[in-house]
Formats: sequence, structure tokens, C-alpha cells
Amino acid sequence: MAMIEFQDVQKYYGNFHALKDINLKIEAGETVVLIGPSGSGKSTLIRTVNGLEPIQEGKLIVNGQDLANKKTDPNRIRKNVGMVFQHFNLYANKTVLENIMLAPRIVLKRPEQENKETAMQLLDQVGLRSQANKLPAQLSGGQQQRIAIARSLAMKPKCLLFDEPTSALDPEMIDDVLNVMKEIAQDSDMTMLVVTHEMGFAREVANRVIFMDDGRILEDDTSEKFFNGEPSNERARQFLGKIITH
Ligand SMILES: Nc1ncnc2c1ncn2[C@@H]1O[C@H](COP(=O)(O)OP(=O)(O)OP(=O)(O)O)[C@@H](O)[C@H]1O
Repeated sequence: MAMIEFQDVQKYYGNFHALKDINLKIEAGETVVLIGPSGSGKSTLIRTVNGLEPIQEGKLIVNGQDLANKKTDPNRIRKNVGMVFQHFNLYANKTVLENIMLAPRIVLKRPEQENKETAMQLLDQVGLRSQANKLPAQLSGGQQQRIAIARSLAMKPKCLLFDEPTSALDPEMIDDVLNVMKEIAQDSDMTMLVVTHEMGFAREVANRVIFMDDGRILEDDTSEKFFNGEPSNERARQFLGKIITH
């Protein structure tokens, strides 16, 4: 069974039709990059996957559960589906270590010693062990985002969603975050769905590239075909031309 499956999904904000006829299947272990112009529905789509935005029509099956079914508890989905946001969303008054240990302690009831060991291993993985006792505000944006990724990984999710994880960062911080994401994609069997404008990452790391415009998926290709061939959709071609020349 696919990790994520949209079947004829429609999403409205009031009268505004934000996601139109979405059909999409993402298999476990895939790394999929979602691109498209501002306002095309990328964030909305990714936020439906862990129930942050409800859908109005269709089926959305994530890790075997249908989010369109009112009986499905989004918290059960979120145990297995982590999310990394543009603005990190760390707890400002808790240390780095506490940020990472909090959800496993409360949600998974992970024993304290094991929880701490896992958190320290994750800090090693993102290169920030020495920052364990700092508060988020004492770190750079790039460091905070790597902590946010470690925090998501601490729940041992099957799937990670990234919503423009580098777009709030100074250019010199971006590669550190992308490198952590690349390692996760290459060294684990995590399913990753990433909204990003970083085409180098898309080209190098993604299996698939999905192009959205005006609430619709207009192109869904292997990254090889998307970047080396030509997207068959005219708007996708124009978009690609613009971002690669700028
Ligand atoms: N909470 C909301 N209420 C009403 N309209 C919304 C809401 N969130 C998003 N929208 C609208 O839905 C459309 C899609 O927005 P979304 O944020 O998903 O696009 P996006 O492709 O992620 O854009 P960007 O690249 O600028 O972040 C936009 O027209 C936006 O104004």
C-alpha cells in the first residue's frame, strides 16, 4: 500500500477552491519535491497530509488511514508523519534538548534515559551536540531548523513533510539544512514530501518532482525526466525556465 494516496481530493477555504482534483500516490521511501508558483496550493497540499488542513471531498489515505473519515484521529497520523515548517516553530522557553525530548516523552511515553540518548544521537546527526543546553533564540536560523528536523526525527516517523524549510534562512545556512535532509533521504527509508524552491536539492535528491499551478497537479515526473528532458506541461516549462535562469 502507498504511504500517501490522494483520490479525487478537493479542498476549499470557504468558497475558494484551493486543491482541485488531486490524485497522487507516494510510495514508502520516496523523496518527492513539490514546486510551483506562489499561491498554487503547495503548502495546502502538504498540510492536508497530516490533517492540519481538512479536505472536503475525496479520499486521503496516509499510512493506511483515511483522513477524510471523521473518525480518523489526526493525532494518530501525526505520530507517524512529522512536519518541518518554514519558521522552525521550536518552543522558545525550552532548551534544544527539551525541544527534542518533549513529544517522545508525552506521546510515546519513551523512558527518560532512552529518550535522552536518542536526542543526543540526533543532535550528533545534525551536528549540534554542543548546543544541547541552549535556548532556540541563542542559535542561528539554520541551526534552529536542524534542531526542528532532529525534533521530528525523535518521533521515529515513517514520513516527513517539509514546508519550505530553507526559505527563511540566510543563504550561507541553506546548505547545512539541505545536507541534513539529503542524508535522511539517502540513509533511511523515510518517505519525504518537500515543498522547496531549491532546484539543486530537487535534482540531486528527489525521485519525483510534482509541479502545481492554480490548485492542480500539472506535472508529475521522475526528477531525471523533469530536469533533463522537458516537462510536457507548458506552464511547468516556463516556471522551470524562470527559476533556473534567475
Ligand atoms: N487559511 C486560508 N484561508 C483562506 N485562503 C487560504 C488559506 N491558506 C491559503 N489560502 C489560499 O490558498 C491558495 C494556496 O495557498 P498555499 O499557501 O497553499 O500556496 P503555496 O503554493 O504554498 O504558496 P507559497 O509558495 O506562496 O507559499 C492561495 O490563494 C492562498 O491565498
